[in-house]
Amino acid sequence: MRASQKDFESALSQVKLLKDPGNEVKLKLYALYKQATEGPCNTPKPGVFDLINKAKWDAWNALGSLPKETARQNYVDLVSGLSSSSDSSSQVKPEADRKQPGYETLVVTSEDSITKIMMNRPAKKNAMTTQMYNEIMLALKAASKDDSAITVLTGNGDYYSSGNDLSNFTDIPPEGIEEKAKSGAILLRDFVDCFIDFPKPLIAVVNGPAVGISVTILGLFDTVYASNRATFHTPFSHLGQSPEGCSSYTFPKIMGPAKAAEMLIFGKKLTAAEACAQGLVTEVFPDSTFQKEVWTRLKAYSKLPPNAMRISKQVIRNREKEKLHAINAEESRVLQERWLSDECTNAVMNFLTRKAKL
Ligand SMILES: CCCCCC/C=C/C(=O)SCCNC(=O)CCNC(=O)[C@H](O)C(C)(C)COP(=O)(O)OP(=O)(O)OC[C@H]1O[C@@H](n2cnc3c(N)ncnc32)[C@H](O)[C@@H]1OP(=O)(O)O
Repeated sequence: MRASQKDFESALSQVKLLKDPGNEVKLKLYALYKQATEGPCNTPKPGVFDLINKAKWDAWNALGSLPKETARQNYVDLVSGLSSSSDSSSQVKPEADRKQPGYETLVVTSEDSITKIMMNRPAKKNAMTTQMYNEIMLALKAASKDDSAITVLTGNGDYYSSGNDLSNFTDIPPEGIEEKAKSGAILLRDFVDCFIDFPKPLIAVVNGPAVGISVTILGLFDTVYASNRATFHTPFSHLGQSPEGCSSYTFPKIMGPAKAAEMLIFGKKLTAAEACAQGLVTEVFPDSTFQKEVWTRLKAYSKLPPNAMRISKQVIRNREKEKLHAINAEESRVLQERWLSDECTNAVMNFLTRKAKL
C-alpha cells in the first residue's frame, strides 16, 4: 500500500520524538524528505569545505530520479522501522514479517542494509521459469532503488539453481515455435541487461550446485561466495545450445580462453574449489558454516559507506557496459537460432521424457 500525505505528515511528527538515530540515518531521512517534497536534487553542489551541506547534498543527489511517491513511502517505512526498533531495540523480526510481498517464485527480504533475493522453487532445484526471470528483474529494479547498500542472490534448498526450466520450451504459442524462440531471446536479453546495469555491489551466495544460466551470469557479479557443496556446470553443447549471460566474454577474461572453452564448449563441471582457483568464485566455505560465515561477512560489508561502494563499482564496471550489452544481444540472437535446432529440441525432449539428466 502506498503511503498517503497523512502517513507522511504523521511520520514527520513521529521523527521528532525519536532518540538520535545517528548521522547516517539522519542524512537518509533528510534526503528522502527533500526528494518527497521537492523532487530530484537540482541545487548547486556546496563547496568541499562546506562539509555538512555537502553531505546533505550528496545524500539527496544520490536518490537520482526516485519518484516523489516512492521517496515518501521510503521515508514513512524508515521512520516506522526506527520507531519499532526504539520501542524494542533487541527485538528481531521473524523473516516472514520482513518478506516483501508480490513474489511467487522468490523470497525477497531487506535487512541490515542488505536486500536478499532468494530463488524459491526448492522442489524443482530452483529451475528458472519465465515467471522467475520476470520476478528477478523486478526485484533487481526495486533493489537498485531501495536504501540497501548491497544485494544478494541465493537459492533455497539444496541447489543454488538448475538453470533454465526446460519446460519453458513447451508452451508454444499459436504463432508457432519461431515466435516462442523470439520472445525467449527478448526475455533472456532483458534479464541479462538487468545484471549488466545493476548499480550496487551484487553478491552471489551459491549454496549448492549451479547449472546453466545461473552460472554464466556469475561473471556479472561483484563477489561470488560458494559452499564447498556447490558445483558449476554449463552443459550447453549437451543441450544443443550456446553460452549466454555474457559468459562468452567474461569467462575467457576471468579464467583464460582454454579453461573457458572446457566449460562452455565441452560442459566440464567444476567443483567449488576449481571455480575459485579459476577466479569465477571469490571464496569457498565449508557447507557446515557457510551461511553463518557468509552472512557475518556481508553484514560487515553492508555497513561500509554505500555511495563509495556504488561509485567504486561504477569505476570498475562502467567502461565495459556498452561492450557487455552488445555481447548479450549477440548471444541472445545466436541462442534464438539454436532453440530451433534439432539438437536442442531432442535434448529438451529427452529431459522432459525422463530419458536424460545432466
Ligand atoms: C527465456 C529463456 C532463457 C534461457 C537461457 C538459456 C539457459 C540455459 C540453461 O540454463 S541450460 C541448463 C538447463 N538445465 C538443465 O538442463 C538441468 C536439468 N536438470 C537435471 O539434469 C537434473 O534435474 C539435476 C541434475 C539438476 C538434478 O537431478 P536430481 O538431483 O536427480 O533431481 P531431479 O532431476 O529429480 O529434480 C527434481 C525436480 O526438479 C525438476 N527440475 C530440475 N531441474 C530442472 C530444470 N532445469 N528444468 C525443469 N525441471 C527441472 C525435475 O524435473 C524434478 O521434477 P519432478 O519432481 O520430477 O516433477
